Amino acid sequence: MRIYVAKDYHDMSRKAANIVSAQVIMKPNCVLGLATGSTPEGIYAQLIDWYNKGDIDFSSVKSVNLDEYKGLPRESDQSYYYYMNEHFFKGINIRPENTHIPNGMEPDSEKECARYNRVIESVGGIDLQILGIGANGHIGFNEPGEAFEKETHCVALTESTIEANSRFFENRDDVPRYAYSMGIKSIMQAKKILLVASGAGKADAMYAALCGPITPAVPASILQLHNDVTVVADGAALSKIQL
Ligand SMILES: N[C@@H]1[C@@H](O)[C@H](O)[C@@H](COP(=O)(O)O)O[C@@H]1O
Repeated sequence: MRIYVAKDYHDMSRKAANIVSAQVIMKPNCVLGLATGSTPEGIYAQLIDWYNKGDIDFSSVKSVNLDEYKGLPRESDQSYYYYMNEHFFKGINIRPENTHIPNGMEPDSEKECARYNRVIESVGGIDLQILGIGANGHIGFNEPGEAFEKETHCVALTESTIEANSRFFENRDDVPRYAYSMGIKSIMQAKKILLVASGAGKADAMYAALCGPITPAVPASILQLHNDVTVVADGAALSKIQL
């Protein structure tokens, strides 16, 4: 595991965007595993900037997203479908048919999870997976639990995640209670993983994930078993870790 300490959020975003950019340059038809949340917004903004300068081409790139709220229509400004278009896809030349996100409006969880598993398989696996981390150690929407969920599954969001994500919604009651999430096995099968984190609010989660026991109680701790993880985080997020 390589850990890069960034000066601040902007520096973290640039360093992480450089890693994504290198992946796309070295393998123009790569599969990117994409994440949402506020942390990767700066990475996407930087990549759009480099795309506009002609430095990077996404025309052959494919993407699979980690997760989506269940029950939110695509047009909702809180759906991850909306987020990805707003923060990334509309600013670059990725082909819409090459982008994949779980369908939050499919009420039949079994059907949607099976479909998304087939999508992940059909793109041929993930070359580089971008991950944020929840304050409770979740990755994607793999919430702390008693076992690692292997494949795409429907998750009952924990109270702490509902609380953390309520900042994006008008009312706490508007936060969906369920989500579809890529499973731990699919994430762990990515060839490379790029974990990004910023701010003191992530310090405990980062310590538990990178230095604590490997346990489904801290889903991100499984990353200790992956052989190609790069962490880019600011000093505040890494403050509990002795480097
Ligand atoms: N499902 C997402 C995660 O993929 C994300 O990593 C996490 C942290 O979000 P943020 O970067 O906004 O702190 O929250 C959400 O619940």
